[in-house]
Amino acid sequence: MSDAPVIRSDVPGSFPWAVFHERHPRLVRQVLDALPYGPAERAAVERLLVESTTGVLEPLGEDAPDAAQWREWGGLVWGRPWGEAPFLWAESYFYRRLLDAIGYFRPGAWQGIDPFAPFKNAELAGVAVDEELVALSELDALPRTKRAEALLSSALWGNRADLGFQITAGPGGPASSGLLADDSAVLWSELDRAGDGRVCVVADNAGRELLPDLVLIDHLLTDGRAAEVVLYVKPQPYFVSDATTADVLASVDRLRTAPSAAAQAVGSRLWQALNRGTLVLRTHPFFCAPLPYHDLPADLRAELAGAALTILKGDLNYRRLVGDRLWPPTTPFAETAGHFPSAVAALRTLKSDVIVGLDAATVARLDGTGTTWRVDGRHAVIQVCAGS
Ligand SMILES: O=P(O)(O)OC[C@H]1O[C@](O)(CO)[C@@H](O)[C@@H]1O
Repeated sequence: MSDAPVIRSDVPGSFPWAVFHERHPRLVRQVLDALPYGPAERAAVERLLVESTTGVLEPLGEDAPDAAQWREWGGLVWGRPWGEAPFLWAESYFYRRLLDAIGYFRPGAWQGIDPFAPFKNAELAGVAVDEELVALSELDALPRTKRAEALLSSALWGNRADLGFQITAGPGGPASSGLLADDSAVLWSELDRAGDGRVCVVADNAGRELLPDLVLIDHLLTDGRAAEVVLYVKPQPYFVSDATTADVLASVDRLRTAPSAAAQAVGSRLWQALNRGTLVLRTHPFFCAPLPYHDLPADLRAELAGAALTILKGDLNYRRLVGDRLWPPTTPFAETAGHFPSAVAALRTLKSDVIVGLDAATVARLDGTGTTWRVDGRHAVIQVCAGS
């Protein structure tokens, strides 16, 4: 086990502290403004905000379907201040409790209603999406390698379009300033080496991230880089804009009805791929678990082990892959990701303190800028741990 410190949210002024004390209060206001929840839901959400900033961790009620599971996942944290739990654990539990507060799992009018749907829907309906989809037609003119690079790049930078991040960074976030690690050549050679195997994609955000992910998936299938793609989504609303099955369906529909023939063609091919089973949608409760991928349950581990390559999208998946710790940033990526059951590629823009696999000169340069480069979304990595 590593002795790199586990990140916690109890250091005032730190990024994780700001997530609980600045980002979550804004998020809660937006959720309560977006849907007409009644007094009981509103009061429960306000209580959660107080508990998660100044109180101690209370378990789920016994009537919750996953109460026993969470008790076990919590171990010794119950009754401790939220900030003393690992940041990854506490953030995940915050989203679970938010669903509890708004009645997502309770029989009643709000059961199954995604509290983040108004934000996701608005993003998907936006004109910016139309413009991005129109630009797809330009890709057909590019040579194969350039087209593949462009699709990978838009799936990568699509990760900036995360609604939770935008709550503090503003729409679109700051301008990007580049890749800090680029193993894309290894990614393509892993795919070519595997021939026509199965590629797993663990999705992150819906909307403007999922759309380029789906276009990349279409490319993998149509260009002979994968015989089958399994797209993993969250079983329930999570971290604001994380994609669920409903979000995939909305995105495929957005493509099929887009004002761009190229986008419509992608949408139709994806629909047919779903029909034929060359594109498979799957989920698992572990995708909303507060644990790192080191602790994958046996069934999901076995499923992923059959992949030629697994592509993990986004910041949270990165934290779960390498471990949510303050690693020395020059720690080799393979040292932290080698436990994964298949070859694995992380496509991630940096939105939290965790980072590995950088060279010392890059770290010194970034630290010398005096900016919040680890969390401001301006930088990205494509890191690959190849199969043996
Ligand atoms: O959508 P992504 O890329 O997983 O990012 C979500 C990130 O947002 C945060 O909740 C706050 O930045 C991080 O803790 C988390 O890793």
